Amino acid sequence: MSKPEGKGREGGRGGNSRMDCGSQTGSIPDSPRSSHLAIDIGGSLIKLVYCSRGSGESAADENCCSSTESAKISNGINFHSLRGGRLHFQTFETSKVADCIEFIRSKKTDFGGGWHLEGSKEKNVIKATGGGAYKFADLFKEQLDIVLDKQDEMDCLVAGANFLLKAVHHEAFTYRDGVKDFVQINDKDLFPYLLVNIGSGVSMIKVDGIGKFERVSGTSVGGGTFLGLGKLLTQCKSFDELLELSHKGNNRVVDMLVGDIYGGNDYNKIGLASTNIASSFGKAISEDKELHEYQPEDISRSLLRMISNNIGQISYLNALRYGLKRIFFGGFFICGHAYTMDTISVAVHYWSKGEAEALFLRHEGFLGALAFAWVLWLVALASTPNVGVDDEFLAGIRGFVAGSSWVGDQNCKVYS
Ligand SMILES: Nc1ncnc2c1ncn2[C@@H]1O[C@H](COP(=O)(O)OP(=O)(O)OP(=O)(O)O)[C@@H](O)[C@H]1O
Ligand SMILES: CC(C)(CO)[C@@H](O)C(=O)NCCC(=O)O
Repeated sequence: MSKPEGKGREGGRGGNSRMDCGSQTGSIPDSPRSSHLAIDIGGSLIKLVYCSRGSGESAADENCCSSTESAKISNGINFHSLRGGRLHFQTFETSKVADCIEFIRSKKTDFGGGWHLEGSKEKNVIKATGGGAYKFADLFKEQLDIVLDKQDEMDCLVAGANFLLKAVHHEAFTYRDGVKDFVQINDKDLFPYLLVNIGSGVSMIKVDGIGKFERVSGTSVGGGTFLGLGKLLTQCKSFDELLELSHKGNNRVVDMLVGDIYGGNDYNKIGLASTNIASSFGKAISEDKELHEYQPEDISRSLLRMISNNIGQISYLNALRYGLKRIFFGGFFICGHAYTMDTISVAVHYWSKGEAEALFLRHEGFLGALAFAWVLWLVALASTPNVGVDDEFLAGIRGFVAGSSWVGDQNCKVYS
């Protein structure tokens, strides 16, 4: 496996800081006028991506994107110059679908009209992906009179990843020891790659080209496991609380190390240092300590490490199995969290003996919803002709545009 090319370094945030995900979860902000909306309803989170008619340049007063994140997006694909159009990101917990419905209702009211699928007579249709597009179809119809136009989840994940990797400057980065290194992928040399989406569960997808992919593996031990098991074991109430707790923890209090088994020694013959984890949570089998003496912060840290490490290992094995030189990690489980990314990176590095590197995506959690943003990128292309693109990709975008949904005054619309 080769090292990624064209790196640019950004001062990383050390320790356990959580980088800006560029979104808000839960709270319902004031809504700018929305003109294009797409939704990804997963097992844990609902992701909304929408385009609005921004009036000013600053996004700080807008919902969803922080000013920094919005500026970064605009650096990449000039969304701010899209004839006043602006791309927004918003998340809700899936268990609070009612909040999401309220948010969409507020936008619908803004327009006093509704949504319609371009090229069809059908009214009030929005593109939707994820399992919730099926689960909540009736609810959306009853509450909002909206028909969810269901799109396959894997199709959308891949389309979103391709869109980001082809169109957005500095989308992918490596992360080691608190340092984030941006990797500019050569547009002509993107495929094939392994896409690992860490949501509630984990999907591993071999991507061979635009619209060409195969889901080669997956694991049910993912973000939902971290949150669910974490809640059970620590009494934490939320993902943020659990992550915060993990910052203070020490996994070695809970994990059984090689040194614990080998009397403090390395097991050199098979390349294991005394500090390597021999068995995650293995210390808890000992009767030297009462179970209630194990601290929630150590449990949270150990759980996060176990799950991240396991995903990194399985991902690398799949990359090896299919001879893929790049592994991109997405999904909201990562959430720009330093320890999570470090653990995944170390796992990929360790199991590949330094041959492979984990790559992360800046818009990690929005791959599915961003599949629908291709059309916005088409607009960007009009104003930024130097963005790398090939004919096949453009053809894909045009195909997508033909079936895109729009709302409002068509501010973002660029085709007739
Ligand atoms: N605020 C949050 N609330 C709940 N989970 C969060 C939050 N932030 C990050 N997460 C993590 O992100 C995971 C969900 O990620 P994501 O939204 O990518 O998946 P999903 O689409 O809900 O799941 P799936 O694709 O498996 O249906 C959660 O399981 C949790 O580990
Ligand atoms: C079921 C999905 C695809 C829903 O997003 C996801 O949660 C997942 O990939 N779970 C892992 C399932 C498995 O491959 O064992």
